[in-house]
Amino acid sequence: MRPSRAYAGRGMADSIDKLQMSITKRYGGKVVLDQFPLEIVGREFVTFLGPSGCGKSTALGIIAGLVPPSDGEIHLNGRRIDDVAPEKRGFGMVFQNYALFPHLTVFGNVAFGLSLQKRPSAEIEQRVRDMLGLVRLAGYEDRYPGQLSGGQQQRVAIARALVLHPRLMLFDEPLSNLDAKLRVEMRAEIKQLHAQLGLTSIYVTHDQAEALSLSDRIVVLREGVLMQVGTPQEIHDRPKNVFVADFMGFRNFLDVTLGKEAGGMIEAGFKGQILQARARDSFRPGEHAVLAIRPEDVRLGQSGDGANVLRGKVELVEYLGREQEAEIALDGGARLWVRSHEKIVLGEMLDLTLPADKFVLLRRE
Ligand SMILES: Nc1ncnc2c1ncn2[C@@H]1O[C@H](COP(=O)(O)OP(=O)(O)OP(=O)(O)O)[C@@H](O)[C@H]1O
Repeated sequence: MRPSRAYAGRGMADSIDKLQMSITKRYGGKVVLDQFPLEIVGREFVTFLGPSGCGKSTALGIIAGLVPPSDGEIHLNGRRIDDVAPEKRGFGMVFQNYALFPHLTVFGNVAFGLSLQKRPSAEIEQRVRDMLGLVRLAGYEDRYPGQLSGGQQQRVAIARALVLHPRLMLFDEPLSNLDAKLRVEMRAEIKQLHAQLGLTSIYVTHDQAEALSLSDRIVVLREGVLMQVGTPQEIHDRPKNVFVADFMGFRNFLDVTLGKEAGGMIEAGFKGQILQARARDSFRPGEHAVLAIRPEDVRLGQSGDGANVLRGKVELVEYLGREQEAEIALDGGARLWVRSHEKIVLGEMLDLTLPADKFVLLRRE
């Protein structure tokens, strides 16, 4: 891909080769990041994903140099940087609340860092205008932040960071204050800028759809502990534990006792029935485990050879537009969520098929 004009003369962004770290953060006696390990290579888009309070903003703040780590080190291209001042790290940062200077125009906000660097005014003029063109704000130079929508303010904040050719871009929930439609549009713009400018980006979010759509790799955190690192597809299809599965939209968790294994399949006893699931290494017969399955993977009716069929009564129907999601009270007492394009009627009895290859076999926690 050709470098954008906004980066003309410098080629692509001064991207990093590798960022490595292992950091611990304590507030008082409380550990909020526990030896959080991470390795990022140049041009990667990595997302920190997790619920509120899991430590993702703290991790980003430590990388930025805004929060001192309690223990551990950060290395950039083999050089230690956790003792380097934030402004000397050459990172760009975009925050949830935009953090623009209200008394400066759009031009003034984007030009601010270049002015501090005492770049020649003709260069500043050119770089700011090119960058505003890139974030689709050409013509807004003389407006003040208070005269812009939230989405436009966030574009200014992104331009302000990018104009300095950051080695690493850090995004802290940048779309959280925007409405749903704008979030989807802006996440596409961020992804495009990342690719177009050859950036290396770390992005913090609690929104799994955002993480899936943006990332090369997703880092899932829970209470300061790393739960799983993987590509969006790995995290979505093969969560490693109940926490990640739950966070990624698996809504059904069946407590089972594993039985015998044959031909790559393992038997799973559930409420007096035997289900079949794809076997996984390190699970043994007799072990208590969890079978997770997404509502959209549960099928209405009996299909195939009649295996893995559960029966129950529709207790609740949620209308989702094209589909419905229904909660089914199973004969054995458990509950199951199913999502379907077909009409589901409250109170009716249904057979549900749980395809063996859609189960994810997990340890009970
Ligand atoms: N300055 C501070 N002093 C004490 N505790 C703090 C401080 N900053 C953060 N914490 C605690 O550290 C933990 C992690 O906070 P952090 O803001 O990193 O989480 P987060 O995952 O980014 O959450 P959110 O999405 O709500 O911002 C939380 O329990 C929080 O209360």
